[in-house]
Amino acid sequence: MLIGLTGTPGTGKTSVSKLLEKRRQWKVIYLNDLIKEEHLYTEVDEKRDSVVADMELIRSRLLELTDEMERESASKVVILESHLAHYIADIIIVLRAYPPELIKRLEKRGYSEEKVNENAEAESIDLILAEAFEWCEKVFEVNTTDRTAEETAGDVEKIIDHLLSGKEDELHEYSPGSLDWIDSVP
Ligand SMILES: Nc1ncnc2c1ncn2[C@@H]1O[C@H](COP(=O)(O)OP(=O)(O)O)[C@@H](O)[C@H]1O
Repeated sequence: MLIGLTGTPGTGKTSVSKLLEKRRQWKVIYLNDLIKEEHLYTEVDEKRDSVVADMELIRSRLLELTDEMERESASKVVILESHLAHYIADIIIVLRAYPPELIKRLEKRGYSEEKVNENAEAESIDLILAEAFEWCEKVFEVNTTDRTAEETAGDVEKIIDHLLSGKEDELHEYSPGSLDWIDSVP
């Protein structure tokens, strides 16, 4: 089962994925790293210090990779970790963080003021959640605000375990759309 873990940078996708790899030996594809390692991009955007992902190339590469990993993985769970994951996976978990808290996390990471504000603004207007609704069949939302990475990993683990055991209808607490942070960024 391929499950996407998406969210604005700084919401905790990497931290949670690493914890779940350790805790449950679930396979994780760190898509942003894969894109750079295997040149799955069309051009480099020097100004924004990023690359322009080639989604067609990524989709075909992931088909091979996820088949391989699902065969190898006893649990059959493969987590696709990236802020692009919702363009690929049909089942998506969107991590959220209250923008003022997200700003603190991104400042700690050394992001420029422009990049911090850009991401905080995207988070305040639910940008990734809206894209997830457009692209994905099943969308779950996890609020990471005022929680530890361990607690958030527990939330993600609970969602995946419920999906594996067919108890998706018991996941009301992760139904998307309850957060309204539109006024949280000046
Ligand atoms: N509830 C939480 N869930 C996940 N990360 C959290 C949480 N609270 C604080 N953090 C911190 O926020 C940062 C998230 O960074 P990272 O995992 O790289 O996010 P992303 O991969 O989404 O960019 C980490 O330093 C992590 O320790």
